Amino acid sequence: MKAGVIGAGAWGTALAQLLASDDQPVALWALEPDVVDAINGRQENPLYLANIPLSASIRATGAMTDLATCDLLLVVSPAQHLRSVVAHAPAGVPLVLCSKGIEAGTSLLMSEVAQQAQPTSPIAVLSGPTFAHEVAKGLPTAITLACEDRTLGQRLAARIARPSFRPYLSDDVIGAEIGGAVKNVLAIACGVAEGAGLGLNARAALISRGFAEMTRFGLARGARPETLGGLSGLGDLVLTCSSTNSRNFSLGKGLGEGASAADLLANRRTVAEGAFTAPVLRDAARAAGVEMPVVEAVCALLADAAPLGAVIDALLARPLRPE
Ligand SMILES: NC(=O)c1ccc[n+]([C@@H]2O[C@H](COP(=O)([O-])OP(=O)(O)OC[C@H]3O[C@@H](n4cnc5c(N)ncnc54)[C@H](O)[C@@H]3O)[C@@H](O)[C@H]2O)c1
Ligand SMILES: O=P(O)(O)OC[C@H](O)CO
Repeated sequence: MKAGVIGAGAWGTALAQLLASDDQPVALWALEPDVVDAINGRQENPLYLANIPLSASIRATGAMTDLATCDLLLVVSPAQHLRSVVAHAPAGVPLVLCSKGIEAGTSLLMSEVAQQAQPTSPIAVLSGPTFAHEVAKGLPTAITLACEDRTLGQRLAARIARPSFRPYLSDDVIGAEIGGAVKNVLAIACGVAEGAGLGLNARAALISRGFAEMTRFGLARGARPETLGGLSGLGDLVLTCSSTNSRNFSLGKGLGEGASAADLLANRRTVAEGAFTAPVLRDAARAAGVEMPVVEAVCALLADAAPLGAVIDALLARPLRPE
């Protein structure tokens, strides 16, 4: 029984380390040959998960065919690349999707993209408040594991759980995905508030009103309220909106300090998913008739379409309404 992980960024590497914590073999597919060499030669991934000594039972590879003997595949690429990596994965093996986002051009959630790319592979989603460095260090973490097939979900949960890593089962795949995708955009908004010195009241208001937006959009897409209020929704929203450890929050902080989105996004190695999700989410929400003013504001800032002061004033000047 060998688990495979597709994508050796921070989160894929941390998940490989988690699965290898009992010395089980783990195959880790990496895009960059340098990353393959560093993991196999020195048991480290300085490019994406620095200062974490990795287990010797992780074997990195640049060849997707090396995953053919795996009985479980965790997919951990950036959301916009999930379709292409899943298309090259071995067919028929359960896929646990760990990427957070909505596909540009199609507005599809990751489970919908994966089903198109690998129609014979069973699908689950793993999403929640999980900074990669903390999981790699074995710090306590709880997460949602969503799978429509409850028997498979239980099998996957048992396989992934560790003493400090606790999956909670759900059958609401769409709800788990929407929470993870939307919170990244809201984290940018909270980072803006931090960078612009708007204070902690403003942050709490953004988290709370942002959660209302997440809930409206989620319900319109068939998510269940308890999923949105759980680890993969509210839990991840609170984590990501509270710390510069979040790439999305940090991106927003830069915007709030006055940097342009184009400068902040140029030549990035690591992914801030909210920047890609925001315009797709805005368009999907408009098409569904769902109001998402905080998401709209983030889109305006990401497009460098309006000055920060004007965007904040417009949010505050919205008509008064019942909560
Ligand atoms: N880092 C975290 O703490 C964390 C936690 C939970 C979920 N996630 C999610 O996991 C996903 C991956 O994020 P990460 O933090 O591991 O990445 P990262 O920012 O650490 O690294 C970027 C990744 O993108 C890959 N990449 C770049 N171009 C590519 C291409 N053309 N095709 C395929 N892959 C390409 C790189 O190889 C690398 O693995 C994201 O959707 C993110 O939201 C991250
Ligand atoms: O660094 P971020 O903003 O991509 O957040 C990482 C994880 O999604 C937190 O759960």
